[in-house]
Amino acid sequence: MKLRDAVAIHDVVAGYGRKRVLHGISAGLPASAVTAVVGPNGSGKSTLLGVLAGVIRPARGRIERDRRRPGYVVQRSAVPDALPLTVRDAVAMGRWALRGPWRRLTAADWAVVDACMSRLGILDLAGRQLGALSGGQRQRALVAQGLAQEPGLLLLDEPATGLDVEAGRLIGGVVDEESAGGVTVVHVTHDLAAAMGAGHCLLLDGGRLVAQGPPGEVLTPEALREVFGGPHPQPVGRVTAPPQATAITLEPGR
Ligand SMILES: Nc1ncnc2c1ncn2[C@@H]1O[C@H](COP(=O)(O)OP(=O)(O)OP(=O)(O)O)[C@@H](O)[C@H]1O
Repeated sequence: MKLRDAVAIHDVVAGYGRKRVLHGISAGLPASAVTAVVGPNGSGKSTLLGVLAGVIRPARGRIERDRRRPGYVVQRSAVPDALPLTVRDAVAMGRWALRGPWRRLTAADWAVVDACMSRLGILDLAGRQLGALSGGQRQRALVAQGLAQEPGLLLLDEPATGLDVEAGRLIGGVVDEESAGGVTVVHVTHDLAAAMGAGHCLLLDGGRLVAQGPPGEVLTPEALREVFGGPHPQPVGRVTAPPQATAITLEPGR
């Protein structure tokens, strides 16, 4: 592992049962930076995140990282509607992950929970049932849960997909604050502008790593054409891009 990498992925082959999805991925994730993981639907981004989180065991290869449990924010569609939890309880689960399920949370833990809800703008929803929230509100609660764990490695699976512009900005700001505070963040996204604003980028296609490096070098028009096909990814909606970024997003359905 290079000194500057917080995580090294060594020749990882992984999938579901007999189905292989990742076919020998090797990559490094720089410490205290945001790595954007980009690729078409079904290219294996969520599977790679699951391997990094330790919930999918590779059939071959290994992940080199510290032993602390990463914060893992799944896509909101992966959370059952009927889960009988308030928003505050859901966010507090991030503290249980840190403390262990049988320890009582302290006043300091609850202060972290409230601070995380406040950062995501959901303090006023604290007593509501998670399943009764809108998709965007629920997504914010899941991100707050990941933050409450105060992880060294934060894994986010499309945290801003389907959010309005303001909520998307809020989550983008939180991601940047976390990495500025020393957290290594891995961010699966279909938003090319967000990916261009990351410090590092992995481009996947068909379960293989096509390229890795600075986003400006990885997400070239040629590479995007090659991976996504068609003439060029089409602009969808309005996005605010960093000055050097290409102001385009990919349609989630592509
Ligand atoms: N639980 C599962 N069981 C079996 N196959 C799965 C499972 N989850 C994903 N797959 C398959 O693995 C492949 C990669 O899926 P994955 O979700 O990792 O892709 P992705 O790049 O994150 O896609 P998307 O952009 O649509 O979220 C797909 O063919 C998918 O159908």
